[in-house]
Order: sequence, then C-alpha cells, then structure tokens
Amino acid sequence: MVDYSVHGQVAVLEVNNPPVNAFSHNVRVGLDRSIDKAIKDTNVKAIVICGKGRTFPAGADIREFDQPHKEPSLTLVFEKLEKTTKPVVAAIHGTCLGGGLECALFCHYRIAQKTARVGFPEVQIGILPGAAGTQRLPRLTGLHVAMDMITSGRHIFAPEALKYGIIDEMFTGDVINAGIKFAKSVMNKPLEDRCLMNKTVKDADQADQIADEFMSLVKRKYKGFEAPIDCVKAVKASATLPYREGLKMESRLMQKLLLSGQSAAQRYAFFSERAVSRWKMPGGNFQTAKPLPIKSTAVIGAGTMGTGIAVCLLNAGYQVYLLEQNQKFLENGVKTIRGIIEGSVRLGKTPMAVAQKAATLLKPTMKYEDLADVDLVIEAVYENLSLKREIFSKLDKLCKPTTLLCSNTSSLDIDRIGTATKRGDKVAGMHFFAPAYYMRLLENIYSTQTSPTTAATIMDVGRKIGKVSVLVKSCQGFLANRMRGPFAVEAYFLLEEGSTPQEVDSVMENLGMPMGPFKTGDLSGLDIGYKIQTELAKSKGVELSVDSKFLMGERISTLTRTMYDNGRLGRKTGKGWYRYEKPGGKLATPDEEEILERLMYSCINEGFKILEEGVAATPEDIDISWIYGFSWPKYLGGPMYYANRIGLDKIYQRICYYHENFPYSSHWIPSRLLLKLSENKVPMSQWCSGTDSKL
Ligand SMILES: CCCCCCC[C@H](O)CC(=O)SCCNC(=O)CCNC(=O)[C@H](O)C(C)(C)COP(=O)([O-])OP(=O)([O-])OC[C@H]1O[C@@H](n2cnc3c(N)ncnc32)[C@H](O)[C@@H]1OP(=O)([O-])[O-]
Repeated sequence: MVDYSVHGQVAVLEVNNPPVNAFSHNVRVGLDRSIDKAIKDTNVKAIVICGKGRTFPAGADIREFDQPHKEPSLTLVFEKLEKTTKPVVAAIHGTCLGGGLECALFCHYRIAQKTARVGFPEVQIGILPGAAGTQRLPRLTGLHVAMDMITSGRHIFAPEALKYGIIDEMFTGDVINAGIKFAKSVMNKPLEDRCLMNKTVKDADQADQIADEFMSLVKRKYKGFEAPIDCVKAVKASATLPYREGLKMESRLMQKLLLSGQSAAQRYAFFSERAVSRWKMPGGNFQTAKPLPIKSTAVIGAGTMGTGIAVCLLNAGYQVYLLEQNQKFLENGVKTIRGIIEGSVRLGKTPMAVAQKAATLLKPTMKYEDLADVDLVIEAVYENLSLKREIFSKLDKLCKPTTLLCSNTSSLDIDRIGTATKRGDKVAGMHFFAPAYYMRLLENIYSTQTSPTTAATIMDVGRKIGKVSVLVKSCQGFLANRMRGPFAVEAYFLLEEGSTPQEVDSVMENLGMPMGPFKTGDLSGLDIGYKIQTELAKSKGVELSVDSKFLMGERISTLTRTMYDNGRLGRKTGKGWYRYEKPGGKLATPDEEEILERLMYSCINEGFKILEEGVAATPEDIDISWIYGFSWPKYLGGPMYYANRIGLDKIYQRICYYHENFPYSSHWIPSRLLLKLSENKVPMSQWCSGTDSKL
C-alpha cells in the first residue's frame, strides 16, 4: 500500500493503491508506519511523498465513508509529517485532490509536474475538506482563493497553483528523481517557516466581507446544497479562530455533512456516473466490444441541435462536415457555431488553441456527396420519421460501408429509422440535450439490429466529447423523454384542473430542480411537445382536433395544441406559459403535495417500467440521465434513489390511488417491478448495479 525505499539520505514513500491511490484504511496504516520508519532512521535526512502509477493520491477513499471509521485518521497521520525535523516534500503528478492535497499541505514543500492538477472536490460529494484542508489552504493562499477553490471544488493546473503559492516549484520528468533532487536542495534548512499551522491568514482582516460575498454566491449558484454553505463557514474560521479551534469547527461541520442525506445522495451520484460507463446490451458489453476509430464526422441540419452537436465534436478535435439544404441556413449555422465557440473562449472555458483548431475542422457543405468518406454521421433534422428515413436511405447508398449512421431523435423508434438502410447494425441513436454544447447527458440508443461495436463506438465518442453517456434500448421516448412524459403531461393536467404554471413550477423548484416544467418548456420550445403528440397520433392513424381530449383511449391535454396554435412557443417567440392566460378549471386547485406526487410519482412509475422492460439496465442509468439531462439536483441522487428514500411501498400505494382516480392515463398503471420490490421490501443495493454507497 505504501512502497518504502531509501535513496542515499532521502526516504521515498510511494503510495501504491491503484487506480487513484486513495487513502483507504490500509494506506493510512502503511503511511503511518513508513513515516515512523523514516523519522527513526538516522541516515534519512529528508522524506519524499508521491504516488505510484498515474497519480498522487486523489483523496480519501469515498467508499469507506459508509463504514465505521477505523484509526488512524488522516489528520493524525499527516500531523506527523509537519512535526518531524526532517524536511518532507510532496512530489505531485496526476491529480492531487481532497485528502491528497491535504497531505501535501502538511508537507514542508510541494513540487508538481506542469500537467498535474490540484483541488478540493469534496463539496461535489456533499462534504468539505475534513483533514485540515479548510484551515491550511487559506494560510497559504489567503481567504479569497481558498473560498473559491473549496466552495467550487474546481481543479487547477500546476501553473495556477504556483501563482497562488500552493506549490513551490514545477518539474518535468520522473517524479521520484525530481522529488529526491528537490529534497537534497532543502536538507538542513530551518522548517518553522514551512509549517502552515504556524502561519496566519493574510487577508484575515477582510474575513467578514469575503465570507459574506461567498455565502451569497453559493446560495445563489448552488441553491439547496448544504455543503457549500458549510465550506464557507469552515474557511472563514481559519481567519477568525486559532488553528486548533478552527480544526474543531471543521470537524463538527464535517460530521454533520457526512451524516446528511445530501452527501449520501451525492456519493451515490458519483459512483453512478462511473457505473453507467459499464454498459451492457444483448450480445455485448463494455468489456467485450471494442470501439471503432472515428476521425471525421458529419452533422446533418444546422439548427439549434445540429450546431450544438457540431460544437461538441469540433472542440474534441473531430473534423465535422455540417450539411444544410440551403446557403442561408448553412451560413446561419456556421455563424452560430463560431459564436458559441468565441463566447466560450471569452469565458475562459475553451482554450484559444482549441478554438483555432476547431475553425479549421469545420467543413460547411450542401452536398451529400461530401459525406461519403466520414466515419460517423449524426442527423439532427426535425422530428419527422419519413424525413429521417429518407435521409438515412440516401446516406446508406452514399457513405462508405463502415460509416455509422446516427440520429439525434428524441423519441422516434431507431428500428424504424434503421430499416430504411441495409446497415441496421451500424444505425443508432445519439440523443443530445439542449443546449447540446452545454448539457452533459448523451443518451445513446440501440435498436434490435444495432451491433455492440456500434454501441461501443458511440459510447466512446460520448466520453471523448466530455459527455456522461448512458446506453438504452430503443422504445417510444427512450429513457429520458419516456420518463419525463408523465411528468410533463401531469403538469398540463394540473393546469386544466386549476393550478397555475407558477404554482407547479415552484413546487418542483422547492424540491431542488433549477426550473419547473413550465419554465423548462418555455426554454426548450413548446412546439416540440406538439410535434411529438402529432407524430404519435399520425403513427396511430388518428387526426387530432383542437379539442381532442383522448388519443387511443388515453387522456391528453388540449393545452399542447392551444399553445401551438396561438404561437406561444416559449422563449423563442417571446411568449409561452408565463404570459398565458390561466385556463378556467372546474376542479379544485390541487395542493402542493399532490403536485409533487403527480409529477414525481408518475415518472418514477415509468422509471420502474423502463427497468422492467430492460430499456435501461440499471437505476443508475435513469438517475444519471436525470442529473445530466434534466439538471436534477445531485443531492437528491436521481428520481429512483429519491423513490427509495421515500419508501417504495408508499410510492406504490399513491400510484394505485392516482390510477383509480385517473383511469385514462396509462402512466398510472402501477409497474409490476415496483409492486414486487415494494411487497418484498427489497433494498436498493439489490436492485441497482452496486455502487456500494449507503442507500
Ligand atoms: C471522519 C472522516 C474524516 C475524513 C477526512 C476527510 C478527508 C478528505 O477531505 C475527504 C476526501 O478526500 S473525499 C475525496 C476527494 N477526492 C475526490 O473527490 C476525487 C474523486 N475522483 C475523481 O475526481 C476522479 O476519479 C479522478 C480525477 C481522480 C480520476 O478520474 P478518471 O481518471 O476519469 O477515473 P475515474 O473513472 O473517475 O476513477 C477510477 C476509479 O477510481 C474510483 N475512485 C476515484 N476516486 C476515488 C476515491 N476518492 N475513493 C474511492 N474510489 C475512487 C472510481 O470510482 C473509479 O472506480 P471504478 O470502479 O473503476 O468505476
């Protein structure tokens, strides 16, 4: 767990706990013993701490937070480093995060490779740097930088860390050699001034002002999250309390956060995000199928979605042919892409070099023939099955046999698109979420014909363009929109029954969603729902009229059509739900609890049906889709995790109640899986893929 070696007068302590050298219990024990050994060895005059393999320790072992604590604690081990009279050097490469950075802050010196990153990401799993990080970083950087790093959790590269004084020097080449060389250069130098606990915080006189500034920032930016608030309090204590008192405050806040439901949910989300990359489908999985190399790509359609997708591909270094049917649309598309990339450069999110390269990789065209040799096509025209089938048939004839053909459809059956070609195994869905260059979720969809190699390739592309990708089976609406369907229609029914958009939105916003369903609808465009409804009716051979209240015996809302006919399409037309006259409802206004239940329980029920049918392989796929596709708050862990927290039996009973009251909405027919799990009181650890988190 810790490899110990002596090189002349320098002891090297190499943490060896792949993959990320987390400080699990064995590592703490090993490090503790190695430090004692180095201190006792009179030949040793300096100590180097580093990580074996790809990284310096990336923090405490998050999986251990759910187990009873075992001594020695990180702080106890690290304190030995600062107390020793031999200089201790942290030689950093890879990612020095959380407890890893805390370890480095107990060392007398820190040096790092230029590409190394340091940071305190604890806030993202609902806790704070609890091994003295909140007290030591401000003593090095001042309050402002420490507040920023600790409340945001952002990683910074070595050059920025050098600027703030977090590291003393940058090095190139081998970590151990660099560590030994540096250690030799500081042997026998006095250490008092190198011990952070002896230092004061340089901008302590502005503690109130800085803390107030960050408190209002985090309350606005991370609405509903507890950890950022406690981070501000703990960091402020570094300036207002003596070191030991500050540590006590940090420890109290840490214990509180660790026991909070939010941290457990955020840790579940952390492991779920990784679990969804271990995809499986009939005939293959992430281990058996290898991705094909993709270099050149094409995007068909230069509208909102097409341009957003093109930006993702260009930023990741793919060549992109952007195809439109006329010059004006094409020029507008190119202008939009340039605007998005330039805006991102201005915000410091995209490096100038990436933007310059992207400009050379973009190939606007109106000729399908230009697409003949690309490796991957993503079609992003509007939701119309015949149009998509026509395009896919054309591409099939024109593109080289190995080209993968994907559709950005949000609801249409991939099997029906695939049968327009003779290469169904190479046809799949790649459903991006608007705005595509910003939202992290990518829903990849396989049909009955899609090959595991195609799935592996689009999952790989998703990773390379920085998305969190989930793989699901094709069905009406796939995972995300199918589950969102009941949520959206129940919201409309509530309006028909007397609620206002504001009431419904505020219930969901109070739950933690950044926007309620009506504000979201205004943002994404109310014509989408109308088109989906019309396409669905058409596919069933039904003509809908202005006052149709049923489609194939299923209750539908008349509001979808009314909004469309009135040109109230949301933000894009300047008017949507928020300037809409309230429809007069006859029924009593539903209460807040009913709003919450009807929106959430209906889609949770759909989620269990999605699992039952194998559309999604695990509840983590569903939860991650909501977190990254619909901005569901991580501190609630996703709707399936939320359902488990509430209790499946309660959810099941309420679903039965609504089913009795709303017999014309099939989304209230209770899921068989939900019934089985609730009857047998099956814990979530047995129906999820096993993220090991406290559930
Ligand atoms: C009384 C209590 C007192 C406590 C004191 C508190 C101390 C401290 O302040 C708290 C912490 O440090 S909190 C920690 C603060 N640190 C963080 O929050 C850092 C979290 N980690 C990361 O951000 C990323 O993993 C890296 C950027 C390190 C690598 O990214 P990448 O190269 O894309 O790789 P990847 O795919 O992401 O991960 C590979 C595998 O490693 C796994 N794993 C990773 N970290 C783990 C951990 N700490 N632990 C366990 N496991 C961890 C990960 O699940 C995955 O496993 P799988 O089975 O293969 O799926």
